[in-house]
Amino acid sequence: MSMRDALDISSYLVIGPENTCGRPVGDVISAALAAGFTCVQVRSKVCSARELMACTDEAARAIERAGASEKVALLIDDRLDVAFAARETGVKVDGVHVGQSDVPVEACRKLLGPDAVVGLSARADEMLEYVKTADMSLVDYLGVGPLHETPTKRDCGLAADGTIITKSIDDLRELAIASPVPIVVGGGVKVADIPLVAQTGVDGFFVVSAVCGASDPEAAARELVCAWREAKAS
Ligand SMILES: Cc1ncc(COP(=O)(O)OP(=O)(O)O)c(N)n1
Ligand SMILES: Cc1ncsc1CCOP(=O)(O)O
Ligand SMILES: [Mg+2]
Repeated sequence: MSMRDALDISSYLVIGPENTCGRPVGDVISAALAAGFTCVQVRSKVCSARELMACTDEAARAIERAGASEKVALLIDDRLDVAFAARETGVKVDGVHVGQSDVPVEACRKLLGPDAVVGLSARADEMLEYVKTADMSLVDYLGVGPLHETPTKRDCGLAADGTIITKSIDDLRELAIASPVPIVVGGGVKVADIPLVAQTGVDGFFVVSAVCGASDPEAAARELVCAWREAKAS
């Protein structure tokens, strides 16, 4: 089974060296995987291409050590070139996550192949219209947010008038019904948000700070995963 078929975005870690309070990216990923996280995205706005390749290698090794290389997808944010180059050096990269100003999904699919995972995000204020009208045939999931304004991505939900448009629980419910592909929700997500988010029908949550910024990343990750599982089981 390809990673695309096995994709589980229910508990999704987004991580870069600038988020981990000086701790190795691989250690924080290991902690998240031990707690049950199901997907990892390497995202850095400060790394060079070579640094991002090294970080991706570190992430892949952590996933391999956890025995999760066939279950947990490893994606790279924005950088199709880095995903391709990392693969060329033998690193198991499963795909990319791109936004509306990044390389188009068509190019990602063409370069990485039919088994690659391609995630996409769209402008917060246009998301509902987007899921109803855009061609999603090459996309594996949609990243939606922010649930709350977040310092990790200050432009997320930024409207033309400078205000931040956040997603309400009702917005998420509407998106989950309208979307032809799975939806993962992020942006300021904390454990207290999980029960309501899970009940909207979306497929998962993604976090940076709630795990990468925690004093005990494994305990924080476990709380998030347990809250998601409990909410889905109820
Ligand atoms: C899972 C997930 N969802 C959304 C995003 C945001 O992607 P993008 O809009 O390209 O913004 P940047 O992350 O590049 O700042 C994401 N990375 N992951
Ligand atoms: C990558 C991304 N895309 C939308 S919000 C966000 C960052 C979420 O980070 P945090 O969980 O720290 O609020
Ligand atoms: Mg991007």
